[in-house]
Amino acid sequence: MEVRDLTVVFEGRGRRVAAVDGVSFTVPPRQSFGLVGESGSGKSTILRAICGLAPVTGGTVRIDGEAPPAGRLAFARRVQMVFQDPYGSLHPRHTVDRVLSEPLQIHGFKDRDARVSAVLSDVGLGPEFRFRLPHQLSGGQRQRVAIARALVTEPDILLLDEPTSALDASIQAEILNLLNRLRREKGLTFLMVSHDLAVIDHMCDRLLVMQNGRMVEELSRTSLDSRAVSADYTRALLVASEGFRRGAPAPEAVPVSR
Ligand SMILES: Nc1ncnc2c1ncn2[C@@H]1O[C@H](COP(=O)(O)OP(=O)(O)OP(=O)(O)O)[C@@H](O)[C@H]1O
Repeated sequence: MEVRDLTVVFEGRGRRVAAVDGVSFTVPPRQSFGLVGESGSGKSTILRAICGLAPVTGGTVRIDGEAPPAGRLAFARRVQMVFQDPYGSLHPRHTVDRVLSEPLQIHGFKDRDARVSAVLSDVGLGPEFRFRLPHQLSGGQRQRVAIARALVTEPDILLLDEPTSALDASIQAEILNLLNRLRREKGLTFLMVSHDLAVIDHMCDRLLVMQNGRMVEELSRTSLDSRAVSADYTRALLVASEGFRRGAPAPEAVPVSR
């Protein structure tokens, strides 16, 4: 996935917000790339622009060298998104079976029954979950269903928008480990948003630090672990990211520059 000079501007009611301002990065196949930064830095808007939920005001998004096609159905099968809130992202009156069968129907898959069983098993849910409604599931189980919904059409790329931040800490680790296992087993490419450097460190090979819609710096996980960062803002994020305990001693706190 290649994102070049991506700009997203929201306009309305006399306001103009440059939510994303000239952002570029490349994610090679089967790698995991993180977008990190404080609230409002434009992370979610990048994911939304890639899958057509936010307007691309400038720049390009290319997958395997091609721009997303106008019809988007084939693109939508290959690039799936998992949202932050497993409570809001599932229809309250749709069973798990319906949630997982509908994308298969839309994309013309034939052996729907077998695919629904297989994907439930992939995300660690037994057949007893198949005809439950969302309110009959825990938060972690709901997020497993949301991940199954993203996987059921066999995409190559998952766009993960804070997939564990609405969950309890113990469940967060379970879901992150599940995602890592699925990426390995299915050869998936991840683009993952988090405000938490510890999560990005656990999940991603490389990361882009964002502030106010702009790129601050791109780093490898190794540079992050050894605190080989060049921007003051990244150092401030390291200090602010509680639970980030790996690597060298925490760098000196610096104010977040704006
Ligand atoms: N549909 C929209 N209309 C107008 N402004 C928007 C819209 N979506 C996002 N914004 C603005 O764009 C900026 C970036 O928002 P975005 O949600 O991408 O940030 P974020 O880094 O993902 O934050 P968070 O971690 O809180 O989700 C914010 O100033 C936000 O208010």
